[in-house]
Amino acid sequence: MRILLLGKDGQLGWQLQRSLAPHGEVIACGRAQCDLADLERIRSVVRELRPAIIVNAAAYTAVDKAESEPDLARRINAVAPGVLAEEAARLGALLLHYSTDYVFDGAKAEPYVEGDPTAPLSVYGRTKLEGEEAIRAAGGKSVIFRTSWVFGARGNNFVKTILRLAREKESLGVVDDQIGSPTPAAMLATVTGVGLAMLHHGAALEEGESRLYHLAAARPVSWCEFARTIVALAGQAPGFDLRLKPEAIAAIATADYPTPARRPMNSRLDCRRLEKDFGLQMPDWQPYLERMLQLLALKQNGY
Ligand SMILES: NC(=O)C1=CN([C@@H]2O[C@H](COP(=O)(O)OP(=O)(O)OC[C@H]3O[C@@H](n4cnc5c(N)ncnc54)[C@H](OP(=O)(O)O)[C@@H]3O)[C@@H](O)[C@H]2O)C=CC1
Ligand SMILES: Cc1cn([C@H]2C[C@H](O)[C@@H](COP(=O)(O)OP(=O)(O)O[C@H]3O[C@@H](C)C(=O)[C@@H](O)[C@H]3O)O2)c(=O)[nH]c1=O
Ligand SMILES: [Mg+2]
Repeated sequence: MRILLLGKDGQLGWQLQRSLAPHGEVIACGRAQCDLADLERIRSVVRELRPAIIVNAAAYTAVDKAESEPDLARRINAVAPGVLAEEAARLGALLLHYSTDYVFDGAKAEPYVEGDPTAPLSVYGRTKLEGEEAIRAAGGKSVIFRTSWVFGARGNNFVKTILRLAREKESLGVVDDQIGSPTPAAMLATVTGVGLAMLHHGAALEEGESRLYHLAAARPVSWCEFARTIVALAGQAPGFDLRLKPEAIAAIATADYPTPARRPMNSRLDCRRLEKDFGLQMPDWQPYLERMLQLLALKQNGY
């Protein structure tokens, strides 16, 4: 079975290269092999390779920058996934795609379920939502996983930002009123692999069926709690040389940390649909964070 992976060099794409391998012949493309801004290129890559499965891990993920580059963000996050979905439908291939908690406005008091109304606050969130809609409109078989707050050793993310700031500064303010689940890229990739096996065997999709699943780690926290955990764990590990102590991270309000893009206050995703269909239980993110820090420490020490 041939699997076309797009976005191979991102946080998730990197992990998918590993987790998809047991499921077939993986052809992994980065920007150099397939620029998603080039719609004709997307069509020709898919038509040439004729994959049974397309996994799209590429996206425009710079949330604040997207506010000043809406056309590019839309092309990558909305138009390109639509083209991929059209090509997948032509081939009868299954498309796996990822979306975000930022499709919601965060006003709900409870975790979001898949059927909840969307209302993105940012260009990034809006274009990701348009991507979901374009995929459904193409009429082929697809699975969209909405996830949140992705981190991993490979690529850029909040953990890396906090570690950098913790080396440079003695105090830091981090928002304490936005809550969500940090989600390890490795866990997302593993669940994708399990999902692929499930869909291929027991729970196959009907012709033209599109499924939506919320997929995030267990135990939501605020960005501030997340930052304090990162600094506490890295502070105990050898080799990080942090100036910042976890107690010196101040809990601040969103209003006191102005950014170009608005973000949801509640990013919690209810993952029960996925847990039931795939027979899984979402794990805590912290052991993955510990493993990531071990890996970074080894790298820093030259291993
Ligand atoms: N990061 C997060 O916190 C979250 C991510 N998601 C979603 O999960 C998915 C994976 O995200 P993640 O791995 O974190 O993202 P990353 O930003 O780590 O990776 C995205 C990848 O897409 C590539 N890309 C960007 N533009 C293009 C283009 N024009 N053509 C080809 N490739 C391109 C990037 O390439 P390059 O390195 O060259 O720019 C990069 O390798 C995305 O759909 C994202 O929206 C959902 C929730 C949270
Ligand atoms: C670095 C920093 C951030 N913050 C705040 C800003 C913001 O509200 C929050 C998170 O910051 P970031 O900009 O790193 O996170 P952000 O880029 O918004 O992360 C999002 O990325 C996209 C791709 C997604 O899909 C989302 O699920 C989510 O992971 O922390 C502070 O309060 N203090 C700080 O020192
Ligand atoms: Mg960011």
